[in-house]
Amino acid sequence: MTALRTFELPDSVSGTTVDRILGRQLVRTWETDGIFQVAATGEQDRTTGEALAASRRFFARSLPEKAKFVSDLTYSGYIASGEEVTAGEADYSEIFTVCPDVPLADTRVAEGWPCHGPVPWPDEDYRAAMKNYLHEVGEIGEKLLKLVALGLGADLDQLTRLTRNGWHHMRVLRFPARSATTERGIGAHTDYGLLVIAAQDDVGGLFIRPPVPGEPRNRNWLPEESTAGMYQDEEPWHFVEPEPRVFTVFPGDILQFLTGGRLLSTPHKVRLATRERYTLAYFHEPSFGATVRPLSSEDGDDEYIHYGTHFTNMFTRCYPDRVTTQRIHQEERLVTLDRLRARSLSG
Ligand SMILES: O=C(O)CCC(=O)C(=O)O
Ligand SMILES: [Fe+2]
Repeated sequence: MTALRTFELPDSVSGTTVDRILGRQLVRTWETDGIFQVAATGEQDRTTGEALAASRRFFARSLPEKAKFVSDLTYSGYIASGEEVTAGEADYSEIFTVCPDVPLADTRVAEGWPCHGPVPWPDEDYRAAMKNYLHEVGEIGEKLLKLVALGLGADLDQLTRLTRNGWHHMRVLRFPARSATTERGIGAHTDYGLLVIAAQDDVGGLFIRPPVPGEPRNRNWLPEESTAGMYQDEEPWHFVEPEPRVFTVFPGDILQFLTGGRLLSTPHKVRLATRERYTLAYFHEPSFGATVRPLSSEDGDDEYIHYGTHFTNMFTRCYPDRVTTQRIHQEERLVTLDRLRARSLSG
């Protein structure tokens, strides 16, 4: 792979021949490169700039001040550098996670659904900048899912019917400059959902692993097949050169599962640079209660992923000591999750 391919998205996707051709190109590019870029519109570029600026202002605050923005109901909020662990090793990214902002009065919060609660926003400006950004990338996500469905030979809405009320979330990241002791930003991993749509500043540090013919890949949704740390120090890794006015897009675990491994969840890792780095990693996801089955599944196949269970498993694994994880265990919220899953399977 040399330079990444960049695609322009149409204003709307309705299943025309042109849409189908574009969808096939997107799928083929993922099959060979594991990633492509989408050109940002003027509005998307402006919104990205505002979200990155709000992020810089927030991360510039003192550590004790930032550390207040944590919740024991939701994984939304602040994660200090060194707090997150990938494959047993600390990551040096500093993060503000934005999960769906579910008000306390919502029945799902009252019923103790794991991971549900209000985002502990640092302030109104930050909230507005992130909500605007989430709206823009959310629209890109929906268009891409329709195009990819067409590209895979499925119906236009076969993927987007999973994302009604999608559990979309985002990691707003800052990476410190590298030090004499470490270059580790984030260890090799895959992300959990359908699409990873990311924007980065001009510093650089992201590497992705393209598909390698014949190379075994784990199924990250299975407890015994974590992708964390896999192939960390083995080539090939492709440096994602920062480019202005683009989003980078690759598949997450759920798309690998849905396509029976035709599309692979793209492994990636971050190396610290000589300067600090700011990025926005957005995850376009099924709804929390969705039961996902392979596109080719036939009656009688019982393979499925309950997305809310997958999300909760991944976050409790990533943050074993966080107050959110402690509360899930103390209040036996996994039992509530079992009930939800059973209900979703019988319904
Ligand atoms: O900073 C980046 O470019 C990627 C971050 C990432 O992989 C993540 O937050 O999951
Ligand atoms: Fe990631």
